[in-house]
Amino acid sequence: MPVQVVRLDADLPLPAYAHPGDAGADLLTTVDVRLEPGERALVPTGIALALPSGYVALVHPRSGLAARHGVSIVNTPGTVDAGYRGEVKVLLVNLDPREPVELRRGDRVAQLVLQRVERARFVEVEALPSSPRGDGGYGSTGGFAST
Ligand SMILES: O=c1ccn([C@H]2C[C@H](O)[C@@H](COP(=O)(O)OP(=O)(O)OP(=O)(O)O)O2)c(=O)[nH]1
Ligand SMILES: [Mg+2]
Repeated sequence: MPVQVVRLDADLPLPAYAHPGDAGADLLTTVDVRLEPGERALVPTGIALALPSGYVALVHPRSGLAARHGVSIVNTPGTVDAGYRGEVKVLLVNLDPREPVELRRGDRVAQLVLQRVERARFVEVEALPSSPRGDGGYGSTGGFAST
């Protein structure tokens, strides 16, 4: 599916899928970032999109950064609305309790997953139809073996 993209930073490449079949296209940071343990930063990616109506782009963390450095995204997954025309940004956080992390301009810091979305027409009712789960949640089916 074609998606119109403007490069706000002409020296950096467009988002790209690393392999055929990948769901996520990698997003780059346009700036150097140093995150102390527990610190967060809103990082620019140098792109703006015009998603087709009926789609959303979700900003997901990269598992490699998470596993190696404890870097995740505060609002994961970030929601890029179809009507948003501003720069896509990533709210990175360093969850490592001890080590700072340094990311360089051009590093792949997140991945963008496009999905089709439905919009609800919310219909108010007095009572909901029953279901096998009912209002059970938050561990109602049990937890780990020890709990
Ligand atoms: O990780 C993200 C999340 C959001 N956005 C942009 C696109 C999105 O369409 C807009 C608003 O995001 P969201 O709705 O999550 O934020 P909000 O706090 O509800 O702000 P608003 O009142 O502008 O909707 O910010 C990003 O670039 N990256
Ligand atoms: Mg919003």
